[in-house]
This record gives sequence, structure tokens and C-alpha cells, in this order.
Amino acid sequence: MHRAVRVPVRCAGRAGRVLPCHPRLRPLRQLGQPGLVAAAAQPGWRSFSTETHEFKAETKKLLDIVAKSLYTDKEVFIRELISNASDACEKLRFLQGTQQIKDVNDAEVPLEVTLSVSESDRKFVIEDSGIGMTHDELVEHLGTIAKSGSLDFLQRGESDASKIIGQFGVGFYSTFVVADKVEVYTKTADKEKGEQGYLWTSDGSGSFTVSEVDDVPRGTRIELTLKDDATEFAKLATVKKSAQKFSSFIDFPINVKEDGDPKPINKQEALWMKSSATEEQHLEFFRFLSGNSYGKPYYTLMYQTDAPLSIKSCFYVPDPDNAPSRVFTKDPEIGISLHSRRVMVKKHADGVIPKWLHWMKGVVDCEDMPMNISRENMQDTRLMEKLSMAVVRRILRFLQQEAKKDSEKYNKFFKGYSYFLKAGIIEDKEGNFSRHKDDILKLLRFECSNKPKGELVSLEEYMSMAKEGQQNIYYFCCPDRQTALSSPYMEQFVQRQRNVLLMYEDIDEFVVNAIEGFKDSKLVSVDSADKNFELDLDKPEEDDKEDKRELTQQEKDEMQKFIRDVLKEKVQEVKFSERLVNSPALVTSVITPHMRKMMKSLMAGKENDGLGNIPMTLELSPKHHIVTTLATILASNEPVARIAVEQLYDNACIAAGTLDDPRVLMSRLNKVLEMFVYQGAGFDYAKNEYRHEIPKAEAKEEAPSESPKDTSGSSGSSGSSGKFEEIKPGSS
Ligand SMILES: Nc1ncnc2c1ncn2[C@@H]1O[C@H](COP(=O)(O)OP(=O)(O)OP(=O)(O)O)[C@@H](O)[C@H]1O
Repeated sequence: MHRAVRVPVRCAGRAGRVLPCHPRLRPLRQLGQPGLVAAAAQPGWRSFSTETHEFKAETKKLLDIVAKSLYTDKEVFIRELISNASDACEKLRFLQGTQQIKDVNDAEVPLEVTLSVSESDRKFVIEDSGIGMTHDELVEHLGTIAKSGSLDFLQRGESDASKIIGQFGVGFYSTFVVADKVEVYTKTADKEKGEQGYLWTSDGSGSFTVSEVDDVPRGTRIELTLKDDATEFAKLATVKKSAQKFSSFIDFPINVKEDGDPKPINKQEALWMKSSATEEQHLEFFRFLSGNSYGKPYYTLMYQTDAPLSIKSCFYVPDPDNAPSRVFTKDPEIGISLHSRRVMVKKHADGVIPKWLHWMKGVVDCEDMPMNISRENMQDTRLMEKLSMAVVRRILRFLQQEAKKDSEKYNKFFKGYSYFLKAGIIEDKEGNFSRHKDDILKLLRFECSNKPKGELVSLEEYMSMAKEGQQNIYYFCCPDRQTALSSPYMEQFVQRQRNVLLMYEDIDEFVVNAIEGFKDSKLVSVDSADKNFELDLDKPEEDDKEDKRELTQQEKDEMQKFIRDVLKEKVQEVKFSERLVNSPALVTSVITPHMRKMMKSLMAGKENDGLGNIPMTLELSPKHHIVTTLATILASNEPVARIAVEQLYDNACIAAGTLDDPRVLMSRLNKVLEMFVYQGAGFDYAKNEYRHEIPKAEAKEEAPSESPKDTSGSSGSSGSSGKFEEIKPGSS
């Protein structure tokens, strides 16, 4: 990537240019760097050696999109540059404060940011006295894409600049929306790393150059030569207005040069340090933190306390309609920064804010926090944990209060962020001894079988609605409400109007597995093999009234034996169960069918998914007419009984949702269909012949002959004399 070439660089101080604070490009003989080669002197030019670097492939792609974009919200580049300049000042203040930089270049220069313009030169200039960059940092930081969001976006093949810039921002590269030439002069603050200044320059096409430059002050100075359609940013009034908009909360003086004089334009407010703030101030601060010029906070929380730590903080929940997609949130950046007495300690406060709350925006300022916190230091780790505990608990309790205040508003919040709260239960168990479990559980909402579609209840509400004596919380993980309510697993619950929580998200099954229960109640899945359904509490009367034939013990024994013989290793146990009302059978196992299905899809493609070792039980209703009738034909019509048993089992698997591909049933289903049609045509299975004369119109030529011909071989023309060949399972 890095090659040395001979490129004449136009001297930065050429006549006619109004560029204050000129750095000097360094004459070749002063350059000691290997790989830099002399260029021939030309009139009007001074010869300097310059390295040319290619942008990384993805940066090129991004630049191409950005440079050609007709993005209308052009002023965002000012926000990005002010934000970078302020970050650079933050970094220096932090590294100096923590003694990580001992000897600072230009130590007397205060930390500040200054913007200036030159209409005649079509120039926009921003300079800061922050951390600056060394040669290698310059090449690395301005040659690659730092923002993971925009990188993901590119990898997904997106090419709509407005979407990328609007959603993720493109940081420094947004300069190419307005400029056809960008020059960056920079010098590191750390004397130990050197005192050499550099010039980075690019027109945003495929490459950039880097040269050594003399007399660059500490920090970074970015000069944009504006495109024809962006000359408004060379006007003082425009720049001043934009800069004011984006700099209210920056903790360093932001100046705009008027007639050569820097004039401060920001108040340097730390909103989180105030005891209260207006809605307007929150709106502005939220937008500042989000790096957006639109949107408003859905919830706002200011939290200040002196115990157990001295905390001043401010949190925002962004609109749930724009909640981050969990699919593209691989390693999300925490949206809350950590400060200590206004000084930023960490831009993304991981360690304090758990990943599952990454979507919140805000600031936590903790006086007790040392600037140079280290994860290796036990004392610091404990302090961070303590801070985290206090802050997260406060956020969760705040959300609980909001839910009580306005449940409709809360339910909308929950729809947007439910996945992250549920992931919180799992992550909190793994990394935090489930300390926040009870508080998060209070925030969960589900549909339930006793309330109309779309209405959500909390676990507390569920318990308050429970029948007297009910100890368990019943739930059912299923794809949707309709599937749930028509499932055989729900029959008893529906019949008894016993309320069941309906859980539609895949993560729910893992959540209930991560917790034992809620308060004193155990969570029991209606499709589990669990016996403890407490259904006797409200046994429906009609159960006893109905005069249904029930199998004798002998019939039950014969049937169990027959079924085990037919289904072999598919089932480990066949038993008779009271839990069914309208369906003849269902399957259960130690893991719920829904869990089995999810494990199967997780293990898809693996030779042994391990599920074969988890035995299934077939539970039969001893009163169901299919079962009682089946018992009577086990001996007399074994072929039909076999097909019926196989179909009974497969139907139970379909109801459980564990049958992956129904196509495997096709041959048997055709056989069942055939039998059904024969029956309709008057075929008597017991006698294996037609029961009555087939009406002429139906009997003639094709009518019965069409279907029986494959199995009976008869033409069907003689109707009553037709014989039905023995049915062998799967023989069609
Ligand atoms: N004024 C500056 N001073 C020092 N370094 C800078 C300056 N501007 C940019 N950089 C360096 O260039 C990098 C890339 O900047 P860019 O704006 O593209 O992304 P970013 O600022 O890292 O992203 P984010 O805005 O999400 O923090 C920065 O991380 C920083 O290291």
C-alpha cells in the first residue's frame, strides 16, 4: 500500500492564499525517513517528498458513495468535525490527567477549537489543540473506516449515501460531501512520540498523500476546499449558525474567527451536572449525544445521588420505532459515556452499562471514579461494578415507574426493546449473578390466553388474575396466537379458562430456562411433560357428566404394546393421559417440543444433533373416540390400525411443531385419502368388499375404478363384487 513516489507538492504558503498559522512543508534534505525520494525542483513549486497511499477497499467504496452523493443535509460535516475536534481535546485532557502523556508539545496552548472561513478561497477551516496524530496514526485513522455501523452497511451492499450518513454518520469522510480537496495538518501532543508535523491530503478519489511539514502547532487543522455547490460553508454566518447548533454541550471553548478574532460561541454546559433541565435542553442534548439533528427522547431520566457513590447522570431512551435491529448488532457500542467531574473517562461506558442496554443514550458522571480506571485493578473493577449496579437498577426502576404511569406508552417501548430486555435476563445471569433478574422480569410483557389479542400483561398481573390456589405461571412458546390456541397442549387450559402466557419470540424459551420462576411461582410450560398442572383446582363439571366410553385396562395394555411395536424407537413411552380434551394424542419429552425444534434448527447440518437421544412420550386420550375405536380393530384389521397409529403419532408431532418437513407424510396421507374415498364409495373394510350396490352414475366406468384400480386391480364396473386388497403401510 505504501510506496514512495516523486510528487511535487504545491507550497502551502503560495501568494494569494489567506491561510493563517501556516505550517511549512519540509525541504527534502531535512527528511530522514527511509523511502522518501527527492523530486526535482520546478519554478513556482518547492520540491518535497510525499508518500502516496491507497485507501483501503471499503474506504474507497464509502468515499465513492459519499463524494457522488447528493445528500441534502450537508452541514453534518461540521457536526462530525467539531465532534472529532472535541474528542481530540478530551483525549489529551484525559491522557494528561492520567499521566499517560507527561511531556506535552506546545504545553502553553489551551485546549480549544477554532473555525474560520475564506469566501474568496472557498475555504472552510477547523483547528483544534487536541491530541493530534503521529505519521502512523494519520495513515491508519484517516485511511480506514472507523465506524462499525457504516462498515456493516457497506458489507450488506448498501449504496444509498443518505441512508449511511443519516443512520451511522461517516465521520471524517463526510468532508467529501462538500469538499473536492481536504488537507489535514497535524502534530501529536505527545513529545515522546515526536514533534514532527504532517500534511495529509486527498481529493477523495482513490488515494491520499502524506508529507512531513514544519511549524505545525499541536493538534489538528483541517482545510476544506469547497465544491461549487457547497460554497455557503465559506460564509461566516452559515458556519457560525451550524457550529452553534452542534457545540452547545461541548466542554471546550469553540470559537469562530470574525475578522481574524476568535469569538467563543458555546456555553460549555454539562447538562447532567444540573439539578434539572427543560424539555428543550433535553431535546438538544439527546440530539447531540445521538449525533443527529432529528428525533426526540421517548423517555428521559435525570438521576443524581450521593450514596453509595456520588453520581450525576442523564439518560434517554430513543424512539422505540427506531430501536436497533438485533440482527446487525454484533458488538454494539454502548451509547452512554462515563465522566468524572465533567471530564470524559470513557466514551462508551462498557463495564458500567451492560450490552443489553447499549441502545440507551446518556452520560454518567461519578466523582469517585479515578480518571485512569483499569480493568486489571481490583479496586477499580469493584468501583465500576458498584456504579453499574446503582445506575442499572435506577434505570430499571425508572422504567417500572413509567409502565405504571402510562401502560400504553410503556407497551410501545416494550415492543421496540423487548428482545434486549430478555437478552438482559440471560446476560445478567451469565455475568452478574442474576442481580437484576427480578427488576427486568417486572418489565416483561406477554399476551395471554384469557385476554384479547394484542393486550399485554406483566407477570405480576398474570399472578393477580390466577385462580385461587394456583402456584404456577403457565406459559406456551409458540409462533403465534392462533397456533397456540388451537394446540392440543392448550385444550385443558382453554376448557378451564386457565390463563396461559403466550410467548412468541424465540428468545423466550431461553429466558424461561434462565430463571426458575417469578417471586414464589414456578414457570411451567403447557407442552412440558410436567405433571404439576394443578388442573384439579378447577376441574370442569362436564368432564364427569359426559358419558364417554373409556378403555379397559386390558385394552390399554394391548394398545400400548401394539403402538410400541409399530413406532419402535420413535417413542420411549406410550401412556394414557387426562390432559387432552378434543385431540386423541400429543407428544412430550424432557425438553419442550418448542425447545426441541429450536435445538434442531441450531444444530441443522450437524450429523448428530443429539436429539435422537432425548426420548419422546406419546400421550393418548383414553376417552377419545379415535383411540377407543382404534382399540377395537387392533386384531381385526391390523393394516388399518398400523396406518392409524403412524398417522396419530405424526399428527401429534405436527401439533408439537417438531415435524420439519410434512412431505415425508405424503405417501401415507395418500393412502389415508384413498381409504377415505373408498369408504365414500361404499367399501366395507371389515368385509373387505363393497357394502352395497354402487349407484350406476358413480359406479360406471371410472367412478370407483379410478381409485381402487391401483390396489384392487378390479375394474370397478361390477361395484358390489369389488375386493379391497390388503393395505400395506406406505404401499401406495
Ligand atoms: N481532529 C482530530 N484529532 C485527532 N484525531 C482525529 C481527529 N479527527 C479524526 N481523528 C482520528 O481519525 C479517526 C477517524 O475519525 P472518524 O470521524 O472517521 O471516526 P470516529 O470519530 O472514530 O467515529 P465516532 O464519531 O463514532 O467516534 C478518529 O477515531 C481519530 O482517531
